[in-house]
Parts: sequence; structure tokens; C-alpha cells
Amino acid sequence: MSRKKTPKTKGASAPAASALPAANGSRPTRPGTARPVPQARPNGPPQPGRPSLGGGDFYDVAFKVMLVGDSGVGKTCLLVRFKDGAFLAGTFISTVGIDFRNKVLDVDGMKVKLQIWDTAGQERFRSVTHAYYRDAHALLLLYDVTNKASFDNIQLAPQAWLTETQEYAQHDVVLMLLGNKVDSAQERAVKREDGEKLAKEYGLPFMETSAKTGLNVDLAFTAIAKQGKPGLLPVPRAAPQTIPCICAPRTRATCFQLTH
Ligand SMILES: Nc1nc2c(ncn2[C@@H]2O[C@H](COP(=O)(O)OP(=O)(O)OP(=O)(O)O)[C@@H](O)[C@H]2O)c(=O)[nH]1
Ligand SMILES: [Mg+2]
Repeated sequence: MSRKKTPKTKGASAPAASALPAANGSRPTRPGTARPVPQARPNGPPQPGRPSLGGGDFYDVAFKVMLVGDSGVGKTCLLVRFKDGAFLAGTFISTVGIDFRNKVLDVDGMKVKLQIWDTAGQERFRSVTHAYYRDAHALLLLYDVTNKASFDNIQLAPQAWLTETQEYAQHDVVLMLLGNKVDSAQERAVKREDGEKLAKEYGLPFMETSAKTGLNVDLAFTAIAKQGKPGLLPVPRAAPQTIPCICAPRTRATCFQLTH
């Protein structure tokens, strides 16, 4: 993926719109194209001729997920961990603008293509990011458990991430709150209970993750894929009243789903 990452410099200006991937995932045309209707397939076995990512990666339905949160909370690292199973150690270089990566998951027998948009958390790129919210089916709101300000900015700052979501995203967008860098126990500045409390207040699923160790990363993206709109995924015969938690028992302590 041609991730646009340049060393964090004061004056880096937002990239020209034409240099950014378009909201429908083609590169690079103008952002903000009309939100494509998710390629949902009629329930039942996928038909031949499923769309493909190229390279034989067929899928039945596509789901756009956006990672948002302050600069440095670990959005890019979370995406690289999920996509490549690797951790970007070493110097921190900020994302410039926005980019995306695709990964196909098997969810209850259905191939779900997650198109994951990695946004730049720095203030100066906010206007670029706003253009992409309305195309997102799901938003992962990230904070860094070692950075209290990044947690406060989820709901308190004038341009809080939750405010931006309400202002720019679809009203039915799927949201999840993630507290990242949980491996850095020594530097923890935000208690898990505080994350749980905030999640409960807004009725959001919540997990603590680590892009470094991989804790809960696949789980978070799989949970998002499962929470996709009922029309996107086959509705189980006896549709549960609430979405059952998919956490493995060992991680239930760190997953604040509304139901377990
Ligand atoms: N210990 C630890 N460090 C992490 C983790 N995730 C990210 N980091 C480090 O935190 C720094 C920032 O990570 P990024 O993923 O680049 O942050 P970002 O949210 O993409 O930042 P912007 O692109 O500026 O919005 C890097 O130095 C990473 O190595 C994690 O789970 N644990
Ligand atoms: Mg980044």
C-alpha cells in the first residue's frame, strides 16, 4: 500500500485532493464521491462471479471502516497489525491525508471485504478527513491508554471525535471505542473502567487493544464486520435480540459489549 507517511514536520500541508484516494476506494480521484451502496448480495450461497479484490480474494459484501482519533494513538499501527500481522516499531511518522487498505474476512461463511481507511489524526488534516465520514459504514474511535488527552478528545474537546462523527457520518454508522497501547501498562493514564464508562454512556462496544502485541486487534475488526448492517450479512435464523459478544472468554474482561 502506498501509505503516505512523512516524518512529522510542522509545516506539512494537506495533500492536494487529487493526490488522495477517492472515497469509493479508487485512486486518486476527487474525495467525497457519492457513498456507494454496499455490495450486499441476496441472502443465500454467494453466486459465482463474486467481485474480487484481484489476486483471487473474492468477497460477498464490502464494508467501509474508518479509523479516527488523535495523532499518535496508533491508528496506522492497528491497521498494519490487522492487515500484515506486523508492528511498526521505531520512529513515529505521522500519516499525511488519508489512505486505505483492504482485507477480506470470513464472517459466518460470508466473505466480507473490509476497506479500512486510515486517517491522519493531526488537526491540520481534519478538513480532508471530513469528506470521507459519510461513506463509512463503521468508525473505530481510538484513544491511547497512556495519553489522557487522547481519551478526553473522544468526547470533550470542541472538535471531539464523537462530535465529528455526529456531524459528518451517517446517522446509522456502526461505532466502536478502542483504547490502544494496553501493553504499556506502566504508562497507563486511562483506566479501563473509564473507557467502559464512556462506552456505556454512548452505547458503544468497547475493547482495549495493542497494535504492538496484537491483543484484541483481529477481534475488534471481526466484531465490526459482524456488527455490519443486517442487510449486509445473512441474518441468523433466530436473530438474537442483541448482538452477542464474540469475545473469547479470556478477553471478555477487556471487552465491553452490551451483551456477553
Ligand atoms: N507500545 C505501543 N506503541 C504503539 C502501539 N500502537 C502504536 N504505537 C506507537 O505509537 C506511535 C504512533 O503510532 P501510529 O500508528 O503511527 O499513530 P497514528 O494514530 O497513526 O498517528 P497519526 O498518523 O499522526 O494520526 C508509533 O511510535 C507506534 O510505534 C501499541 O499498541 N503499543
Ligand atoms: Mg497514522
